[in-house]
Amino acid sequence: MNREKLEEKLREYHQEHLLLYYDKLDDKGKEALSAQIEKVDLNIAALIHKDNGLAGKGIVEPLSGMERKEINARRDEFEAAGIQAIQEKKVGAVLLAGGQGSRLGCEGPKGKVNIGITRTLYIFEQLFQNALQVVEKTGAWVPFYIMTSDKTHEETIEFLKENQYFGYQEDYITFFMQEMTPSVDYEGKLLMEAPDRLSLSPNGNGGWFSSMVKAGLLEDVQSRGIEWLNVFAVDNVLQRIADPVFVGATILTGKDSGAKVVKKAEPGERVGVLCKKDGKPSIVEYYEMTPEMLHEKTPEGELSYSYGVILNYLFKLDKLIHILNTNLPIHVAEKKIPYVTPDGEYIQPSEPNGYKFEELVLDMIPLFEDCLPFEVVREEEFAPIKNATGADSPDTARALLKLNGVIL
Ligand SMILES: CC(=O)N[C@H]1[C@@H](OP(=O)(O)O)O[C@H](CO)[C@@H](O)[C@@H]1O
Repeated sequence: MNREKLEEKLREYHQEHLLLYYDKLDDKGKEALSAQIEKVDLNIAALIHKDNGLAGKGIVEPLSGMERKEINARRDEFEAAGIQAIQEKKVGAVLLAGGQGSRLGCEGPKGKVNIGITRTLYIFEQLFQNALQVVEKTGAWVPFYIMTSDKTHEETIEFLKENQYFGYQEDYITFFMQEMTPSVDYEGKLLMEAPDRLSLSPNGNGGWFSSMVKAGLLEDVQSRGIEWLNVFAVDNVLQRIADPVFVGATILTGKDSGAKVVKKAEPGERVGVLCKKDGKPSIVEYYEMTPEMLHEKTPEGELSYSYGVILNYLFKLDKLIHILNTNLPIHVAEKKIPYVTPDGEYIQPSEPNGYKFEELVLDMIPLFEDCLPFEVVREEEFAPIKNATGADSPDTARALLKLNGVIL
C-alpha cells in the first residue's frame, strides 16, 4: 500500500498517528510498516467493547467431574481405548510454546529454560521425555505441532534441531506461529514499538487452532487421519502428553472434549476453574472469579469450585473445524507496554499504560457439546513453572520431578 492508501485506511479507525515517522523511513522501513498496518485488525473499539470474560455473566454453578476413584476403577478399559486411538494415529499433540522465559530470567523461548542441577534439563527436554513414554508404550509416534510466536519462532526451531528434538522423530514435528495483535494506549490508539513497527503481542493461547489453520496445517492434520488434538502448555514439566487413559476416558464417555483438572490446593490458587455456565461446562479464569466463588463451600466443607484446570485439553477435530469461525471473547489486559514517543524516544513504562488483547483456549470449552473434567493427581501431573522463585517456580517443579523419579 502507498502512503495515500494507508492514510485512508487509518483515518477510518482514527489511527493516522501510525504514519508520524513514515516520511523519514527508508524504503525497507516503509514496506515493513505498511505490511503490518495491512495485516492487523484496526477495529480496536470493537475489541475493547467485546464480551470480556465469563465470570459474573450468566448463571455459574459448580460442575462435578470424573474423580480418581472412578478413573481407577475403569483404568484398564480407558487405557486400552486410548492406546488403540494412538496406534490408529488418531491423536495429535499441540504444544503451546509461544511464551518467553523473561520472568524466569531467561530471554528467549520458555522451553529453553534449564532446570537441571547436576546436569542440564531443559523444559522442552522434559516434555519430550514425557511424550516418549507414550511412544514407548504404544509403539506409535504422536505428531507434535509446536506453536511458537513471532519472538520465539527461529530460536525454538534452532534449539530443538540442535538437540535432535531430544530423541523425538523429526518427521513428527511441525512448527507454526501464533498470530499477533496490536497493543493500544488507554485512548485506544495503537502503540508503536519503533518508528517502523507497531507494538504487537501474541494473541493469547485461544488462537492456537485458527493459527494452525492459517499456517496451512489443517490439511496435514487431516491427511494424517488425526481425530483428536491434545493441547497443552509448555510450562508444566509433569505434563502427560496424549495420555492414553485420558484419551480413552474422553472417547468412551462419548464427550467431544476433555480437560485435565486437579483439586485446588487453596482458594487463591492461580488456576482457571471448571464450572457450569448456563448449563454448559465452562472455565472461569482465576483473576475473573468473584470472592464468593473462590470461597464457597459444599455442605461437606469442600470448595464448591474445586477443579483447577492444568492447561491440558483434548479436543475433537471435527468440532474444532465446526467452531473455527466462532468468535471467542476477547480478554482485555492492562499491561506495561514499551512505546516510542512522537519525538522518537523509546519509553519502557514502569506502570501499566495500555491494553493488550487475548483470546483464551479455555473459552473454547463452552463451544463443545460436552467436556469431561478428568481429575489427575497433582503430585504426578502438575508442576508449573511460572515464577522465578516461590510458588510455581523451578524449585517447586524440581521437588515434584524428584518425587516422580527424575534425576536432576
Ligand atoms: C488462559 C489460560 O489458559 N490460563 C491457564 C494458565 O494460566 P497462566 O497464569 O496464564 O499461565 O495455566 C494455568 C495452569 O498452570 C491454568 O489454570 C489457566 O487456566
